[in-house]
Amino acid sequence: MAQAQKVDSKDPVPLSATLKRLYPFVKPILPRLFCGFLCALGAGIVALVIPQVLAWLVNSVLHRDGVSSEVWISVAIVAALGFVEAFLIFMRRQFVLTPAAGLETKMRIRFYKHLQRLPVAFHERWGSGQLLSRSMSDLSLLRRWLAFGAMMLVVETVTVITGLVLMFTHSWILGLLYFLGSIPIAIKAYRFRNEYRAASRLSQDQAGDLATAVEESVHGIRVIKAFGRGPHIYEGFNSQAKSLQETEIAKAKTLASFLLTVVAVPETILGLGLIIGIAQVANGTLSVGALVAYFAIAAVIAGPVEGMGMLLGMTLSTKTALDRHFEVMDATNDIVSPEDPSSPEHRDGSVELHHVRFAYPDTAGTHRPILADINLQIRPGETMALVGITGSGKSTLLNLIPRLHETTAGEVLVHGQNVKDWDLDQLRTEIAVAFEDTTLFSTTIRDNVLLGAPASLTEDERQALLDEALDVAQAHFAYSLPQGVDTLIGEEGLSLSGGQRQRIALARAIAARPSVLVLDDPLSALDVRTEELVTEKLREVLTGTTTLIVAHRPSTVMLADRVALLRDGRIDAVGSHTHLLSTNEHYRFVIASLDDEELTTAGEASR
Ligand SMILES: Nc1ncnc2c1ncn2[C@@H]1O[C@H](COP(=O)(O)OP(=O)(O)OP(=O)(O)O)[C@@H](O)[C@H]1O
Repeated sequence: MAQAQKVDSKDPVPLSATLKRLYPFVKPILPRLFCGFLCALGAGIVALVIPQVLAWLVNSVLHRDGVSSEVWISVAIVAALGFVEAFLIFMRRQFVLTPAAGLETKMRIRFYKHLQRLPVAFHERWGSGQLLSRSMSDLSLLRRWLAFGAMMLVVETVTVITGLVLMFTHSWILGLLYFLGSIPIAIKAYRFRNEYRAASRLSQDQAGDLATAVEESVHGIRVIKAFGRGPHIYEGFNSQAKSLQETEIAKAKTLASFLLTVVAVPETILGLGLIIGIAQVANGTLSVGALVAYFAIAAVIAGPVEGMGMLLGMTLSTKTALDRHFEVMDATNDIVSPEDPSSPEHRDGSVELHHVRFAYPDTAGTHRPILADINLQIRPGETMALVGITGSGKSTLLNLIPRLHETTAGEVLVHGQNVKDWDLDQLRTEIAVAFEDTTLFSTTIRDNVLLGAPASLTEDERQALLDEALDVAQAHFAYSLPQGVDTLIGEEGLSLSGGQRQRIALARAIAARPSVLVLDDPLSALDVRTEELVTEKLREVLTGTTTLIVAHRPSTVMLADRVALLRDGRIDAVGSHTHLLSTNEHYRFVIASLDDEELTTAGEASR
């Protein structure tokens, strides 16, 4: 999982490289952004013209006791300019808001699609909060920067430069004085950039970790409450939240120190300018109007100068957000369809594993592979139980069949064809899986069960399939829920009991009408009577469907035609339950431990 770590102040990705990657997304909306930019620039220029009118008012009208009509005309011009400025600001928003929001949505959808494509191994490494914050807050920041930050940074830079030029036209000494003030600001800005970027990266990563913590504690609320671990979890959250707070404060301090320079230097220069300007007016080298205009310009550009500091901060945070976004987008998926996928010659329903080896990516090279050399043939239409001690790699082996993980070596064949040669979507349509930890979606029972149902079915066929799957899985309880099978089952199906969730997940696997069914201990949460009923029904539907079923209970083993015993990363023996019982000591040991587990579970349940 990606954890927030202190970041080197030297940026590994230059701003230009990040902007280059953003360019293809921005390109289609550039004309509208440009129009918005022109409006913003126009508003900035109009704001600068107002001091010119003031100078003219002081020099030409008030100075020579101008008639009141001229005063009124000047006032009308200032008011009209104010109106034009407001209108241009309004137009800027009109031009940029919609395309920026559109770009945010487009990038978010692309990000989501990419997450769906990334392999299970990626999701096992990354915290959900990190992905959540990258898809939500990071992209919102980008929208705000595009719609406001980026163009205002340019506009305010242009406004400040234009203001400086105008100052020079009124008095070159005062203009030069103001210009010299930009030197310490530039030096400070250089240092600020590195410090702020590092703090910004750390705070965005920490916010992602915090989101993961919230997600995990909400998800695991039952466990936390049951174990009375609320205060402990709270402590952990508290310390994470405090770390984020400290980073935010450090970030704000860095910005505040930069803004101090950005505000204090021009103000000091203005004080000096006042002394020099008054002296110039006294000796007649500067008009009163020019001095008024100088101060009015300084007042107008004081906002943009300060704003540039804030906008620089916003730009750096957005760059960090983009880097975080592209980090995920750069993650590659090596479990993909081949360029030229082939379909198997006969869909005979066989599943074979030849010399299959597998080690989890993070342990590869340093640990013994979980699966060392698996050889297994499951005949067409056969139900095979997979048995082994806990942690022996049964679930891992199942994941290799629909290519949720990739074999490190060896081959897995479905219908006689290597799974790597299949079109991935087609392969996963052929195979349905029910996992040990059932995952349901916060939608209706109907949608959950029919998740993998063939899309070509009519409404009546879908209903018939739903009824059949619920019947096989003994999930008739669904009909007596308030809205029957159209009842919303709450986030992750937590409004259902463990056994009910498991039956819905089993019904979902059955409704996918697969030719290969992979079941990871699908009956573990059922009581003995329900398991018996499900087993009976499963026997009927499993005829003709090749099934590999992980068994943790002797009753599940009874479902199978043959049993494969997994031991030390190899298939130790294959045969009927009775044959293995009489010939294999390790099998007797495993079955005895399964019996113990069952007795313990039954004992716990009856207590
Ligand atoms: N994502 C993973 N990354 C690294 N190691 C893993 C991962 N998932 C499982 N393992 C390890 O692989 C081994 C086999 O796990 P697996 O879940 O396949 O066993 P299992 O036989 O299904 O166990 P159980 O009967 O308890 O369900 C275990 O030692 C486990 O710690």
